[in-house]
Amino acid sequence: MKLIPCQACVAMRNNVGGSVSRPILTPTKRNSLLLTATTHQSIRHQAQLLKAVLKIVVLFSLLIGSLNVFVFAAFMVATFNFLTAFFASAILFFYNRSANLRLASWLTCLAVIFNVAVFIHLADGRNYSILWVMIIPPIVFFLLGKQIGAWLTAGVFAYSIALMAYQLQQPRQETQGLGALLNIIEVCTALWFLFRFYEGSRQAAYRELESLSATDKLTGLANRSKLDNLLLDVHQKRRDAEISSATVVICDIDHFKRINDEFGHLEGDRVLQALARQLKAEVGDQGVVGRWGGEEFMFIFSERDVASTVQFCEHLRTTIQNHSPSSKRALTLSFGIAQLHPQHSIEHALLCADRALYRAKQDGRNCVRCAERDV
Ligand SMILES: Nc1nc2c(ncn2[C@@H]2O[C@H](COP(=O)(O)OP(=O)(O)OP(=O)(O)O)[C@@H](O)[C@H]2O)c(=O)[nH]1
Repeated sequence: MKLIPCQACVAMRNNVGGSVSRPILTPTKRNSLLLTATTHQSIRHQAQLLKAVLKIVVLFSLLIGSLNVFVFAAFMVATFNFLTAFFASAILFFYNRSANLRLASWLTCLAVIFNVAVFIHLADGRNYSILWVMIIPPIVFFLLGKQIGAWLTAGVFAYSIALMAYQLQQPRQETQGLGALLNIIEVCTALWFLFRFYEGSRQAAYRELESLSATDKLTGLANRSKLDNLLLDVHQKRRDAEISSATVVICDIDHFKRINDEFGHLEGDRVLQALARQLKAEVGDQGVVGRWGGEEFMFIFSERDVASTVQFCEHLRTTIQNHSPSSKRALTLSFGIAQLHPQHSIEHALLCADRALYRAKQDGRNCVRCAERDV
């Protein structure tokens, strides 16, 4: 922490997002990290979908092919089904070898579209075969996205409507029977599998992103945006009198710059990670600890008054002093504590905690100070 005169400190603390320390990750850098993570995540999600679609195609083609051989003696359609299973397996193999997601997705969509188009053509309007076009939209939208999905789906639907219109000119075919029943069951089951898998993986991807956006990448602790939300929550609870006390602590490593200067930035990072583990273990489920920025950490406690927060910080201070997270240099911490008052804003509590921390630094560091109004 830089020893900044209080006026400057006030100016910098005008909003909740302000910080006295120079943050190592600028907002742009943090956003780009999140963006990279999002991109990796979305590629993984897409790859899982591709594999699931291909496995469903293989499974269904084999099943339907067997039915066509043993129940309907429709050998031509069955051969076509087995060829489809073979192509889908080949695409899966190709994707596992090349990891070319785009090409594998296109091949899969084209194979499915071709397969459905030929099948409804061969079935000649019988047995509700037209229902099979229903599996095209989920597959092409999932694998190729909104725009291409919309065009391909429109094309397939146009083809089906034209085929139906043509078939209406012909004498009507019998559509009731075991074949019709099986077609309905198979299409519904395929759609059930596709949507169920899609929704499951979408929710998992969403949860992963949510936790990613709330976690500090270096230390794995709650990040600043998560801390901001927690502060809002606790403050609201205090205002609604759901809890009787709440405190916030800003804790800063003393002379951290020296570790970076003497042992390098990587060692500095390792120390931050080791300290984060210690802080998390110490706070347990008594409160929340997060990385406020740079070498500053924040604790938020509900149902804990100033006196017991001081006690906790004193314990933490001596623990870190005696068991330094750095093997290369003894480390000490300075603490600033403030209450979260229902009548005052969160910004005010942060300003008070920051001023208390400033006094701790001025008083020689390695000590705990409370906001003056809370003493
Ligand atoms: N390695 C590493 N260093 C960081 C990170 N974030 C902030 N720092 C460093 O933390 C140091 C903070 O320095 P100062 O604000 O001068 O504070 P200090 O040296 O800890 O001294 P006092 O707070 O006054 O006791 C700077 O050298 C930053 O580069 C990080 O994520 N990794």
